[in-house]
Amino acid sequence: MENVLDVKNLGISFGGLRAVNDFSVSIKKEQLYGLIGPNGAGKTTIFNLLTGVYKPDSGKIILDGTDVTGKSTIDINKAGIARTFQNIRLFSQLSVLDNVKVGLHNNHSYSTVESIFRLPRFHKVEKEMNEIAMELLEVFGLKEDANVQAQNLPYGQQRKLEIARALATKPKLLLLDEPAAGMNPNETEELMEMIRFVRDHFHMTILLIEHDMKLVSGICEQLTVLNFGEVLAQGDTSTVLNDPQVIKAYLGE
Ligand SMILES: Nc1ncnc2c1ncn2[C@@H]1O[C@H](COP(=O)(O)OP(=O)(O)OP(=O)(O)O)[C@@H](O)[C@H]1O
Repeated sequence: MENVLDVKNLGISFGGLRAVNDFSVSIKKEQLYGLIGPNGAGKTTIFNLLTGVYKPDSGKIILDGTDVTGKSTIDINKAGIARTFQNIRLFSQLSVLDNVKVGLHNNHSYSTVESIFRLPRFHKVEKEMNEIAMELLEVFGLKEDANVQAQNLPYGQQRKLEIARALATKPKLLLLDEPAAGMNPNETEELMEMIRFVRDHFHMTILLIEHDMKLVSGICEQLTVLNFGEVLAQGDTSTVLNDPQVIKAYLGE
């Protein structure tokens, strides 16, 4: 099966610190892939490199056969990478529905003139966007909350909304940065089911950063362990988690 993501020898330094060095990974279509490692290992920096927030000083990022290395965040999102953040970033004052519609604007457009004069195309596109957004909210159990301000949703629901908004951009690859952060065990359990569902229902390829080992071992098929910006181990989740080097360096045993 073809790879959705091929990263080759990626690297970046901040001043004297080599935050990511010689990082390579290949992720197949519809794979659930985990990126783990101690605090400061470089995980979020890799997400920032993949999404164009940082430009790598070495290496290549190939998305579905297209080289996106060095492209802007907007172009990379358009090319098909969407993400969620470690600290939830929603438009807190906007409704749940409008948060998803912000994501949809990537694929649906009308001109400023069409919007100012409320021309027929504006109404058509708005109607389509409402329908698609409501469908996504239904999938995530958020339909009843469509008109609630995002900031008034419970924490677990806000995390779901962030994922729904990312999916609205119709990505080829979804990056989740510590999706279980701040969740209780029940919420984490529900999240695991939801991530599996997103993969199956949307045929999505997912790369996630996570510290919760129950989630990692429960849903990730492949893993990369980072340590001091470098790959310590890579492969099947069970093989990697039983690797003595990983146990020593990361799991602290
Ligand atoms: N913009 C930046 N400027 C300088 N140093 C940075 C920058 N971004 C990240 N770093 C450094 O790069 C290293 C890797 O940080 P990163 O946030 O990627 O780690 P992480 O594995 O995501 O950690 P955590 O699990 O705590 O989120 C750290 O030493 C961090 O201080």
